[in-house]
Amino acid sequence: MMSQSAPDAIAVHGLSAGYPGVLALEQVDLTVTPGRLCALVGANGSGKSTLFAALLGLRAPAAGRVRLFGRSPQAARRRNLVSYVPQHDQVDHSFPVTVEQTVMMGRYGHMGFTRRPRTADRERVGAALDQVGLGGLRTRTIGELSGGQRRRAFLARSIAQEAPLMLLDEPFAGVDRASEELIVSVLHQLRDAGTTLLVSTHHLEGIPELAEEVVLLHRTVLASGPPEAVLTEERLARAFGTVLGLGPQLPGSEGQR
Ligand SMILES: Nc1ncnc2c1ncn2[C@@H]1O[C@H](COP(=O)(O)OP(=O)(O)OP(=O)(O)O)[C@@H](O)[C@H]1O
Repeated sequence: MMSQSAPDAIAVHGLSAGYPGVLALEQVDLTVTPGRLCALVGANGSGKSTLFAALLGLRAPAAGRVRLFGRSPQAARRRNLVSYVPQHDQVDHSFPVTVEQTVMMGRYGHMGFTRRPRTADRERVGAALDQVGLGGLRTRTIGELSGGQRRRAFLARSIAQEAPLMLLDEPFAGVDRASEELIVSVLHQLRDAGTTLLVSTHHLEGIPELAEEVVLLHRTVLASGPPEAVLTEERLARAFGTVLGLGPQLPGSEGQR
């Protein structure tokens, strides 16, 4: 925000957005500077997925403005500035597409209209699969993976896309501890290589280890900043609508819609 020459990776001002009869987001202000890993936290229905949709230009603002690297979401997507790992993948798991083919989809924006992979595309896909620990499963079909492996495959697809901003909706939902540790370490590697990441999560205990910044969402931004400043009992009580200790599971932590 300070510098004219280096725009924020994410700059959201006064954003309101929703659905007929539902104002899911109201007056949201959010900035993420390039190279940061920011966690997005909020109860079920607090507007996280709607915010991702607005950032991707898939849901038009009722009010306010969204800019990614100084550009509209549509322009940012056209220029491959942003990739997205959805909470629920839309792939038909009975369709016999392999892990490698799925990850190759992340390269489509680099290939031109023929969509014919070149050596560089194959190398990027192989490296992304190795990075998420799926190098040995590249010829399996997506339907033959476990839920946690499948989430890693979709992370690899996003890595292969090589966009400077990655949005991840609940990457830890339904994954075991080992997969979570692997995903955290991959996200740190991406951040250390200069990628900006916005990661929604219900796993509050993991946030200090995951991210240097956290945004607490409850239709609007309740607080943002370093985890230890944001994740106070009082603020969490406001965000989650209850008084809670930081137990292993929190109300609304099942990741269901
Ligand atoms: N397609 C839709 N039509 C109408 N209302 C919707 C739609 N999608 C979401 N909503 C409503 O918008 C609000 C925000 O939902 P959203 O999915 O953005 O929350 P979320 O924080 O992602 O929740 P979760 O943690 O459960 O994924 C909720 O009140 C929800 O019921």
